[in-house]
Amino acid sequence: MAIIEVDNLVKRYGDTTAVNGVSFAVEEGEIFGILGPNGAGKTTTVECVEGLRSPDSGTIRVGGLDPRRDEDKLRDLLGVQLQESQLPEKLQVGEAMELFSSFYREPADWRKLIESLHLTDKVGTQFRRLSGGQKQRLSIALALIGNPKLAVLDELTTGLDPQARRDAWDLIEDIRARGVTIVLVTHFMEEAERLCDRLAVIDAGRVVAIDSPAGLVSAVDDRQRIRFRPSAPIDHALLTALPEVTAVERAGSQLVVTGTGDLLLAVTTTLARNKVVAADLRVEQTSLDDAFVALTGRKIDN
Ligand SMILES: Nc1ncnc2c1ncn2[C@@H]1O[C@H](COP(=O)(O)OP(=O)(O)OP(=O)(O)O)[C@@H](O)[C@H]1O
Repeated sequence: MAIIEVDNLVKRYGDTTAVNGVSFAVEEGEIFGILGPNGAGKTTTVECVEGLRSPDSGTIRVGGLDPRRDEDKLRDLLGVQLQESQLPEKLQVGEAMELFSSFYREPADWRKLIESLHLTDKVGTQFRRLSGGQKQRLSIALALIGNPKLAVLDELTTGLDPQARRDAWDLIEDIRARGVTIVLVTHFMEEAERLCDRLAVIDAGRVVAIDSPAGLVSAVDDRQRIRFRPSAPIDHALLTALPEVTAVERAGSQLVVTGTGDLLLAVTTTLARNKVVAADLRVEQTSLDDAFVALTGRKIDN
């Protein structure tokens, strides 16, 4: 069942059309990614879903509610991660948790939440003294304090070092395991590929594709590339004659063979028959990066 339904959403700021007819549905229990370059309209879209902005046109339903009209009820359903600048510098972790608990009718046990986010020893620490990763974990704790069914996490891992980013990914998987549906706004391919069940690729205010990461990749291109150093010269025609092979190119001492299907088996069998050994052999699959370039015509700039 869809917990979020966005239909033909349009949002303008003056002359800028930030969101230009976006539609998607998020199913209960999934991690749904919104992936796109800077300025694509991701934040504006989720701010409309959160009821923080009024759409110019289109409809949004979150758990059957209209986010602008049913703001109070929405608060019980939806956990929103705060931006860093929204917390007072001198507020302590424990104080922030108390304060945010008071906003909800049935808050979660914040001490348990803090413990599961490895922040128990920071309860008496002021916000300004936390590391980047700790600040992010606190903002997640605050998003979960109302026991939401749905959490929106916007650019959660931007600015984190690689280890802290990986920790945040584990955390997101834990949250999902508790049954919380997650909308994850990101411009990191690796993050989208690793975490999201499905994702909407947004570019210039429009959805250009919605699918699983693997589905996006295979819809764009099911080609594979094999790279290796042949132990002896091989007639390229032997390889191009194979139905699996679409191209053979030389790159220095290496051969790069492109093709589809059981490419690896076909190529290695032919090489073996001709007594050629393939050294340093690597199979390169199309990545989500490649799919993104094919969909939007450019690379995402991280
Ligand atoms: N409050 C605002 N007033 C005017 N223009 C805005 C405002 N917020 C966003 N925009 C513009 O709307 C477009 C979409 O911005 P938005 O922040 O939704 O994109 P985004 O995909 O979230 O980008 P980023 O990854 O950089 O946060 C951009 O051109 C941006 O400059």
